[in-house]
Amino acid sequence: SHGWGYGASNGPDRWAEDYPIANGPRQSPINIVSKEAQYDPSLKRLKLQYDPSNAKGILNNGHSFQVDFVDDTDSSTLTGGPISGTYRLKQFHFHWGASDERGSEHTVNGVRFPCELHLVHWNTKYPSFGEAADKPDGLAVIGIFLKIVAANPRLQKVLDALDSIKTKGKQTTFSNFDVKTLLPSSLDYWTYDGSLTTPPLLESVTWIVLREPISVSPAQMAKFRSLLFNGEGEAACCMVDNFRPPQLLKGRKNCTLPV
Ligand SMILES: NS(=O)(=O)c1ccc(S(=O)(=O)NCc2cccs2)s1
Ligand SMILES: [Zn+2]
Repeated sequence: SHGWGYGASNGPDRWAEDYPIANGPRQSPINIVSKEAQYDPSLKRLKLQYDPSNAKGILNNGHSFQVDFVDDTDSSTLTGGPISGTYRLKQFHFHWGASDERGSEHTVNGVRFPCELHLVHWNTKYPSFGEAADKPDGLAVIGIFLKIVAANPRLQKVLDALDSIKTKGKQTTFSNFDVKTLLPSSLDYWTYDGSLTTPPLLESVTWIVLREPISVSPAQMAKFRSLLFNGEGEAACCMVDNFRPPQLLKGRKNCTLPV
């Protein structure tokens, strides 16, 4: 297993060997200290519009699973909030723990959640996702915490698809999914300039972390943990603890609350 991962030999503490930016000035995730978050009246409210027909497929990429979207038009977009211009939804994915007391990447006042959802968008001022991915204003990721409360019926369609993508590289079609149904009732957020939380760790992400979690049940968390990091026919390795721990702020403004 020469590639990066989350194990003892290839995990977050060793990523800097191949990706020196891991020790850069705007790395993610971070711990959000709510009382230190500054109030920024210039921030607007988030405007999210998602077209269910843009959902394309679901893939086990060996680090997480992602739901990919058709992004050749402005039909699933993020505008407003801390960003200017229009960002298109490219994919969403999750990070989770081996048990309920860990799994999220961002933490709030040191509190870890069992899971965190990332909605990945790219700035349409660039011609493509690939062109946007390494620009300082190239990407915007919405982070949503999952909290163990009750079963979340909105997650079920995603979780039911996991049986067909158990191992690395497996993918299947995934159509007609309304991302809006995964959003909490409040779109209040914290925001800061950061990076991808996995290699290549590019410092191109405007992070928008929602304050209100969505719910998940222990049984639903077990579904996430039924995935495998390995490919078919390889030694089974449960896909769990696929999260990077919080990184140093390095002088960044702590998150700024919305209007
Ligand atoms: N956890 S996170 O939301 O910060 C993401 C990590 C990786 C993401 S990606 O799907 O955009 N691929 C990243 C790229 C690969 C090659 C060029 S960029 S998003
Ligand atoms: Zn992520």
